[in-house]
Amino acid sequence: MKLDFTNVNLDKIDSYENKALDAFDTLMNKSGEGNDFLGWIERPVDYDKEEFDRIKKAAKKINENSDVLVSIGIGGSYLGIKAVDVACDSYFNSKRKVKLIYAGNQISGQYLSELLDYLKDKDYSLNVISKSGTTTEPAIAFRFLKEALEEKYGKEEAKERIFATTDRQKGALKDLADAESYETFVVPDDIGGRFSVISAVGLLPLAAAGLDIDKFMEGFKEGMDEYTQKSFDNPAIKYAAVRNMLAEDGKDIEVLVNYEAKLKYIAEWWKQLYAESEGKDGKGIFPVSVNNTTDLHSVGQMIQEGKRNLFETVIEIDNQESDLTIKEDKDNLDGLNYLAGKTMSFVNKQAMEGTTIAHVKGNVPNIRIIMDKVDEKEIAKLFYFFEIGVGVSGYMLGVNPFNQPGVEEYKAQMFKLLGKPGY
Ligand SMILES: O=P(O)(O)OC[C@H]1O[C@](O)(CO)[C@@H](O)[C@@H]1O
Repeated sequence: MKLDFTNVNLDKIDSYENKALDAFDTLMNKSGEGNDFLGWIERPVDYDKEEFDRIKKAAKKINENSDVLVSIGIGGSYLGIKAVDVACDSYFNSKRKVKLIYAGNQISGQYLSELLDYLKDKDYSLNVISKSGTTTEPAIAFRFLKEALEEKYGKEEAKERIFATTDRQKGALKDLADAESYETFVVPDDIGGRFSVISAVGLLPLAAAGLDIDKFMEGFKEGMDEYTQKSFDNPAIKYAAVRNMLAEDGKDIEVLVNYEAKLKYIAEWWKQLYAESEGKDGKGIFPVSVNNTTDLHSVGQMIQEGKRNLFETVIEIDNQESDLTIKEDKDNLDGLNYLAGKTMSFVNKQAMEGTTIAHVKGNVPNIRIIMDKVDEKEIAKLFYFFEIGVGVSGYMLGVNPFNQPGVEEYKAQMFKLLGKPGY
């Protein structure tokens, strides 16, 4: 993976070097706020191998008895899974035996009732994922799905089809799982939700869907080898420094851009990572995302000519799994013969280059992240890059990047309205 900058004025970047390297030290020496949530740093080499094997066995069992695995969770207990799932699947011709379907990531009664209907004639299992075990959205979804599963298979077989990923020892979900003797997997104490895709949170559903979790772990390991080097040439540190420099210059919205639709949920994962890590104490760069070229025909206007308070980070993919070459047409009524012999990925690349030139003309600084290809390994590496990046960036900003106290406020107000005891 490479990092590139266009129209980022790097004249002042040297003055951010020491601050970035100090923030990196704070992260790696575990001397900053939130240092009890840094288990993800060494996780690529320091993980429970026995649990890893158990994950593979559970995935095999799900493959033997299910066509669908309903992955129930929200935030960090949802987005990383969905990101890798979508990015690594075929758009139309999925070869997977087990389809991942998500629930508990919102509170739509229509969604859940339609899902319950859909599942009636499917063989399925449930993976309920909640670090706290008390999050309302997955708890409600699980209550309905558990009941439906028990009705379909009987209480005893249902127990064999429910997998709970939660805290090692406490919380409502842990208590329920113990009471019902579900197989449980652990969200480690020292890994926050938005960093947890490397744990059983991500590994079990991804393995069940047939993704290669060994390759996924290898990618994290490669990320660890590369992005934990103390050097201003370390792209993760450089990225953190450039973002902070741009933010201090009034560019406090970062737009993550992709040109491949299957990366959409990578951006959703990234948004949680950066928003929950940095958005506090009245600070932070607001993370948004666009999927191009689709969104060039909607918010492209705003990026080109709206308020000049944003910068872009573009994910470029060098190699595609499949492609098409545009053919000569004898009538050429659509006027596209000038593209004959060109591949669609070439056209897409020119769209990306042209957009960069246009946006740079419009004074939108442009960071480019160049990935070789999209697979389990490369995505894990990208995740690790962004995780180190956010740790360094958050400490540079002067916040604790590893808590999310603000999320409680909506919950408290909602509980009050719902009449939850104690609110
Ligand atoms: O896994 P849990 O505890 O249900 O939490 C889900 C998500 O909710 C939050 O705590 C707040 O949104 C996130 O940090 C977390 O990823």
